[in-house]
Amino acid sequence: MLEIQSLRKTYGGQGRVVEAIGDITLTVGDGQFACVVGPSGCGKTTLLRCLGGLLTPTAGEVKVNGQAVTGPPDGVAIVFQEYGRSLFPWLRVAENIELPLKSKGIAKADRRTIVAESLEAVSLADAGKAYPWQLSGGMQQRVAIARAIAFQPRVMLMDEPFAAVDAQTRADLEDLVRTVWKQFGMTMLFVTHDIDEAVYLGQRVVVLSSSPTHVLENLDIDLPDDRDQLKTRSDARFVELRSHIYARIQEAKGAGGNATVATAP
Ligand SMILES: Nc1ncnc2c1ncn2[C@@H]1O[C@H](COP(=O)(O)OP(=O)(O)OP(=O)(O)O)[C@@H](O)[C@H]1O
Repeated sequence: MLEIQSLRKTYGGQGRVVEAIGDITLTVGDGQFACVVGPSGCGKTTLLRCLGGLLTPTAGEVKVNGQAVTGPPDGVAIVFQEYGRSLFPWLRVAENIELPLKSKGIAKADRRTIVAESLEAVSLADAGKAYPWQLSGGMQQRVAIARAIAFQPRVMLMDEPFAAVDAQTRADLEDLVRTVWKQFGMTMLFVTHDIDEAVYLGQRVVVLSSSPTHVLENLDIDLPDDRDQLKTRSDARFVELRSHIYARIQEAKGAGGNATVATAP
């Protein structure tokens, strides 16, 4: 479960103060799949980094599974957009996945089993011995997802994870994420700039305003649970939801100010 209460985040330094998040209050229930969209620069990544304990809020509180976040919380895995930088190129795929398990103190035999199961879950059972750079971009992102699954997180945070892959691979990875979410029952927060992707994936879509950022809308995605790239995307309700969100974001952009709230002389 994710609980965000009156979160504010301001970046400062070098004469420029940026109010990245004005005031966000939001809850994502246990096992829910929520997507976050909003105008560029509205603070989506900042929000996710505050949840992941990688940034300290300026004000407000963030809780993961009932615990206030003061550093990287237990049971949380993060998948970033830059798969190329998140995998260690000198380690084989299986070793990349195994590394965080070692630091968790899991015994060698168990580590082997978990690595094999996670690779299986992302349809890369044969790739364990390869180096990341021998794989395509989409495969590398699947390895990053396998590493996150292996950690057996209760919460998965994903920051535009498919922004750098081609459209066909992206569709496959979207379906993979829905499959692993269902299989492992984790709470999912997925940040994307792609409205269609958000509606396709989520049970809810949280629309953020432009700066000073707050929640503009927390929309229930009342589409059938079984999503299908062709059927779901051509469903009249899908089209209605995406148009609605698009209009809200356009509105937000129109009303939006500048994120910079103060500039020192
Ligand atoms: N380390 C930083 N120092 C100063 N300002 C920052 C820093 N990181 C982000 N910002 C600013 O905070 C605001 C929000 O940035 P953030 O990356 O969270 O937005 P975003 O919604 O994820 O953007 P995008 O959709 O373009 O990926 C932007 O104005 C950005 O320039």
